[in-house]
Amino acid sequence: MDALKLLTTNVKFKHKPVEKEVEKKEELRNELYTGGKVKITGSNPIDPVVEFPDCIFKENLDKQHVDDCSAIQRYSIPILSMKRDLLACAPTGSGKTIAYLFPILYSLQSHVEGGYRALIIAPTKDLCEQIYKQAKRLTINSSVHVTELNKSNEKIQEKSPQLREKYDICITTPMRLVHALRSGLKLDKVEYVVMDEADRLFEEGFVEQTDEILSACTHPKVCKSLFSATLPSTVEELAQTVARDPLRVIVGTKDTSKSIDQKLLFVGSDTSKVVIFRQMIANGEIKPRVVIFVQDIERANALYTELMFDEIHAGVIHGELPEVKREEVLNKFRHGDIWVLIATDLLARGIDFHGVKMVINFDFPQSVHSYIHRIGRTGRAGHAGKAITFFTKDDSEYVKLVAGVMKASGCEVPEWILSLPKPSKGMKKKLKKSPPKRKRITTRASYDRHKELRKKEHIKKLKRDASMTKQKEKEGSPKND
Ligand SMILES: Nc1ncnc2c1ncn2[C@@H]1O[C@H](COP(=O)(O)OP(=O)(O)OP(=O)(O)O)[C@@H](O)[C@H]1O
Repeated sequence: MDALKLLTTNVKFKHKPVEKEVEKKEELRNELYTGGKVKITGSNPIDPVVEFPDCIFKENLDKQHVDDCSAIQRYSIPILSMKRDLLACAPTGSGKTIAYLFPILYSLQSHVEGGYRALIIAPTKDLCEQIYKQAKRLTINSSVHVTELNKSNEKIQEKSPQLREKYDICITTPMRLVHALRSGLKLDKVEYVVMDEADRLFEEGFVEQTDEILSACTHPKVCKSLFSATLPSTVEELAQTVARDPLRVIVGTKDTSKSIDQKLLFVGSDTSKVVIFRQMIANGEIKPRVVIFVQDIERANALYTELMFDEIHAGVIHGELPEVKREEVLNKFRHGDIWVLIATDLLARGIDFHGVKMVINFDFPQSVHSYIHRIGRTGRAGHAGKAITFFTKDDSEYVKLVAGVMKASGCEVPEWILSLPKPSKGMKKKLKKSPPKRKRITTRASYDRHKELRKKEHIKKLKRDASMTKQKEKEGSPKND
């Protein structure tokens, strides 16, 4: 039987008994809407709402079949509507996008000419695009106008600054916004600033830009909010310095993923990974759609080349693909034309796909937070998901990091892994900075690879010789005047 058939029929996938599945579904639904436990701290905390308040934006949510408020939405709606600063940490897939979009729209109500009144910053273009689409769906039949500031419309808005007056909400990346600021954009009318994937925005590489943006938001009553599934204490400390008397809302237990069945799999060495993955397909253990994370672009392309001919409808996405191509791949995955999507960490944060059954960490993640965001591409909006993390001998000193998240999320972890030592702060820093060197992804023998390389070089040489001969003939031929 070929791999395609195996994936579709999924013959050996072990189903849990039906009652257990129903129970689990109910539990996940409850988790999404009640949050298990929600902790709110800060001065004069605000009571949560029980439902979305009536308005045009609620009608638009109804059309998307979003009827009940998720736990984070119950808190963020009154807090942001009352313009209190907010640090919000809630699990991946728990509806944080609507948690900030809805109260901002509810508060802005209708269009006012004069410049951006709300700013939403996210670390990647792909995520901005997704937030923009959600905002567009929410504002149907309302007069609030939303723009996604990107490479193509930035120039247009720069040439005709009056265009900016037409929009109430701007969604963009820090880099794009800083660029626009330096060419004259004013943010003095901004009443709301949302930092989505906030911990990323306060990391090296982004923090200076974030700072520049926040300094440009000079409205005396600007309300700042930070949202993420992970808020390390160092980031919280930094955030507290930019926020004004904020409320802090933590949904569930920090750094856990209750909706995801997580497993660690020892694979020996990097060279065994492809073979093991193929075995898992043959055993019916892989249920599409699947996202596979690798540590860099080269490995993403190499794995794609390996799986391309396996008839498993694989696709690849990373930062070197042009924007249009990335959009095309994401759409194909969303529409089911791609079943196995190979990705770098570019895709780890925020991207929302329906029906991703499994995440495979083909390469071990470089931090606990990267792990949480990666596996969070499955088990979203009250659905169950599965995550498998491959680890080799070289990763073993970091395995405890993932094991900790698994244990706190209620997953089974072998005793021997729990008894491993915790990596030191220095080791964690080192891993975050540079991933381990890995053996190249290929199942072809090195003899075959060398043979192919020699053949390619030979063809190149023949082509070069032919073009030189042609050139000489041209130079030698009499001029035609
Ligand atoms: N109240 C709700 N009820 C049901 N589904 C919802 C609700 N709110 C949002 N959703 C859906 O849940 C999915 C996940 O939402 P969203 O992308 O905002 O999650 P998130 O918390 O931002 O995740 P991440 O941390 O990965 O960015 C989306 O498809 C969204 O439409």
